[in-house]
Amino acid sequence: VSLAQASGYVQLNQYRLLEPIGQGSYGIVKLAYNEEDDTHYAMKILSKRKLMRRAGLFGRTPPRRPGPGPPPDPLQRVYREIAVLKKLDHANVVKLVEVLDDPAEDQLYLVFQLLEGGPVIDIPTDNPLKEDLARKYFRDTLLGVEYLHFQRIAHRDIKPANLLLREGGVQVADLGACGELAGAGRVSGAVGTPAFRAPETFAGPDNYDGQAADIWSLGVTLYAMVTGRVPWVGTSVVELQRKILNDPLTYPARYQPSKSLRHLLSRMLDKDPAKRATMPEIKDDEWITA
Ligand SMILES: COc1ccc(C(=O)/C=C\Nc2cc(OC)c(C(=O)O)cc2Cl)cc1
Repeated sequence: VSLAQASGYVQLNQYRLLEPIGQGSYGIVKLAYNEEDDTHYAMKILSKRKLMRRAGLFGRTPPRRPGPGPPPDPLQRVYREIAVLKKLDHANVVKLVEVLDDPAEDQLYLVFQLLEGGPVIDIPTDNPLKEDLARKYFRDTLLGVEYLHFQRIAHRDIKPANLLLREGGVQVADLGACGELAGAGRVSGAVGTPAFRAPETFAGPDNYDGQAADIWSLGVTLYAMVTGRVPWVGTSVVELQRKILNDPLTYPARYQPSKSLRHLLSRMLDKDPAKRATMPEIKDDEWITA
């Protein structure tokens, strides 16, 4: 890795790092130009030290809770994410191209195929998607998530920011929070973005059905696509949690979805995971097949 060149850009092997295009709790994603194939990529940059700090002081991992669940050490989780990503191959799941991991460096670089269209929608917005476009994007998303579930993986952080557009199609990104669906599809741990998390992930028992929780997040994501906002908001995670657990689903007067879409959303956002719509039911739904 050569340090910043005279003109101030960073060159990483054959990749020239350009402007940032994504930012999150995970770190930063920069546009990268590969001189060898004259192609742009998305370079996700992670700091091992920062990941270890999130594991507690200097990599002291938090005491392991009993039961199935991801290794607590976020650094191990990144390596697990990489191992998972390498075995995945689906039109609606992001493609990991290569990993640049110099043991002597703090930075870890994940090179992805560039999804030039960016996120399907940036919320909150007063300019949400029309139902026909939301249907197209949501169908792609369902295929990607169904593929992950078939591979015994729960995504656990489904939200619009992780649904990226490439040539008009959607690819599901960010398996940083994913969990292997151990026996009976159970996963544990409070991961994901609060506004998109299912009630049962807050209320315990500690392990819950990872697929049902993904269906809930898909419901919140579809709601966000057509209304431009999330169903429940809070000034604190505790208040948000309480609303998700107790408050009924309501719609902004201005963006009242169609009757068939409201029916689908109520089935995906059923607070009882046992009653919630399953992937096969959603794929057969009237609004989805319209
Ligand atoms: C035109 O505007 C834009 C074009 C592309 C982007 C973009 O790509 C953003 C994030 N990208 C990613 C994030 C990921 O995790 C958080 C992962 C992963 O870990 O799977 C992979 C990718 Cl690619 C943004 C704006």
